[in-house]
Order: sequence, then C-alpha cells, then structure tokens
Amino acid sequence: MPHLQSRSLRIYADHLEYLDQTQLPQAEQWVRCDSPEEWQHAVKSLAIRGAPLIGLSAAFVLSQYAARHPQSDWQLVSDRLRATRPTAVNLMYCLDAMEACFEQGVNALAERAAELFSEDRALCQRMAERGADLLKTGDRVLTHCNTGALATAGVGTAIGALAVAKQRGVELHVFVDETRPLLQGGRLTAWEMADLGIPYQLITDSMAASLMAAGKVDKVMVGADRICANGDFANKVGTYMLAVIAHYHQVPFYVVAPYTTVDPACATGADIPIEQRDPAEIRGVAGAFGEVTWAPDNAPVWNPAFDVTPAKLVTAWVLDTGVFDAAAIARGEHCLGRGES
Ligand SMILES: CSC[C@@H](O)[C@@H](O)C(=O)COP(=O)(O)O
Repeated sequence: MPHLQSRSLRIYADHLEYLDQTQLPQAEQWVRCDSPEEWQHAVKSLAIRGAPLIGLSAAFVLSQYAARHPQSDWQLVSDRLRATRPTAVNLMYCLDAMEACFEQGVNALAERAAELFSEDRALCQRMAERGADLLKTGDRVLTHCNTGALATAGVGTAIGALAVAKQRGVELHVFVDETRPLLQGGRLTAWEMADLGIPYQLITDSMAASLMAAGKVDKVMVGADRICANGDFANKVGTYMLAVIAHYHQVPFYVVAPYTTVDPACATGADIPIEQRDPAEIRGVAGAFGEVTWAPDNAPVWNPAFDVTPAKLVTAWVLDTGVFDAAAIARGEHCLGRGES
C-alpha cells in the first residue's frame, strides 16, 4: 500500500510510482521510479507533468535518494533535479523547502516531502473553491492545457474550480483546447472532463477566436507555471493568444494557481526562463504516444513550451490566498501569502 496517493502519484517508503501521462488516455500505466535519473527522464518526456506535480515528485525523489545515499552530496542531486525543466517555479519552491532540511537528516526530508504533498492538496481545494465562486450555471468555459488532478496532489487548479463547481451542482459546458504540440488538452483534459462528468467539446487551439466571435465563450480559466511580482505569468504556450482574443471579445480571463506558483523574485514576465523543446514535436507528432512527421526533415523550428501573458490581459488571479484584481496585484498582495500555508 502506498503511504500517500493522488490521481497520478503513489508514494512508497523507498520509491514512487507515477501514472504515465504520455500514455493517457489510451492506457493507464503506472511506472516505478527509483532514482533521480529515472525521474528526470519522466519529467522531460512529460510522463510526469504539471507545475505542482513536478515539484512534489522531485521532493520525494530527493528524500528517497538521501535515505539510500546518506553520505553522498544531496545538494548536487537537488541541483540536477532543479535544472530538469526551467519554467514552473513550483519545482524550485519544493527543492528550496527540501534543501532547508538537509542539516536535519533523512527523516526530516521524508516528513517535509509529505508536508508539501498535503499542503498542495489543501491549496488546490482552497483555490478551486474560490474559482468555483466565479462560475454559474450555464457558463461556457474555455480552458487550455491540463490543470486537473493529474497535474497536482489534489483536485487541480483551473480544472479544480470546474470540478468544485460541478460538485456544487453548477452546470457548465467546457471547451477544451487541444493544446498543440503535446496535446495535454486533447488527451488529458478531455479524459478528466469525462471522468468528472462535465459536458465538454474539444477544439483545436486555432478555433478559439472564432468560438469567441460567435459568442460561445463566457469565461476563460487557465493555470500557471510562474506568476511574477507584476502579475505577468507563464503558462502552456497558446495561453497568451487566448488572453489576447479574450480581451478583444471582452470575455473574462482568469488564472488559477497556488501561492507556490508565485515568484516574487521575477519582477516581470521578461525574467521567466522559457523552456525550448525538441523540434520533432513540431515537425509532426513526437513522443511516447507515437511519431509521425509531416514537415520536411530538419525544417527549422521554434518550440517554446510556454508563453507569457501580460498582467493587463488578466481579469483576476485566483489563488488559494484570495482573488486578486489588477489593483491588488499592483500592491503586491498576491506575494504576501508566499511562505505561509
Ligand atoms: C497545474 S496547472 C499549471 C500548469 O502547470 C499547466 O497549465 C501547464 O502549463 C503544464 O505544462 P506541461 O508542459 O504539461 O507541464
């Protein structure tokens, strides 16, 4: 029996198992992870993905490594884990928390990782309830990428809000952006909507503008990988485009995230490091779910995994600590909750 479990992670005393998100929804395959190297491979391939889940799984991998190798250089391993994906700051948050326990030894590390896991579950619930307060029966909500239970220890971020609304009896219709190039929407969010029993329709990312022009979208809700001091935020590439068209069509645009995604050290979006990925993902479909190429071999590619949405396009930032408008963000109120849980 695992000590701790979420929709996509099982924690045992000396190893973890993850639900391989590259195989979903065709197969629900749990994979054992015994080492930092295996974890890095899983995270780079997006078998483990989503800002909170990346950070939480890293905390357990580090604690289990430390228990197995009490004499080795834990800092070196933490540095390697930290460098695996650069954009989502939750990874840095979790590793900072773990490094602060190095001197207290392996038991303290295991306890800290478990605390981070329980904390994330509670943060999800709080932000999801605040997000659900913004939704009413009949709302047609457009979302991007995957922000549900698969990506966190709890109900999720933006999808968490949809799930809580559904539990309250609020009847929604969700438009799911397919989310090119790695199809987190088409594969994972569509699967989670069906699991939650929320009516949805899948669209390609390029259909969002005409859907809004047709008056079919009431709200946009997305997650975040890093929120800056000025409210700019990084999220899955395509989010910025959605924010621009939502602004043009006067559709409210909400970002839902835990305080662990806020990075007060990033003054503006220009400070966020954006991950560049394998050109093969754009030349066709690449990854564990298959490989088909349609572009010319070696076609030059630009493949950023994330983009930055400027604060001026956001209607409100829905955090576990509160719902913040532009004036509250300008006063830095979203940064105040950082460090408290
Ligand atoms: C958990 S929600 C926030 C984000 O992590 C999510 O929207 C996202 O962009 C995930 O990107 P991914 O590359 O799939 O890890």
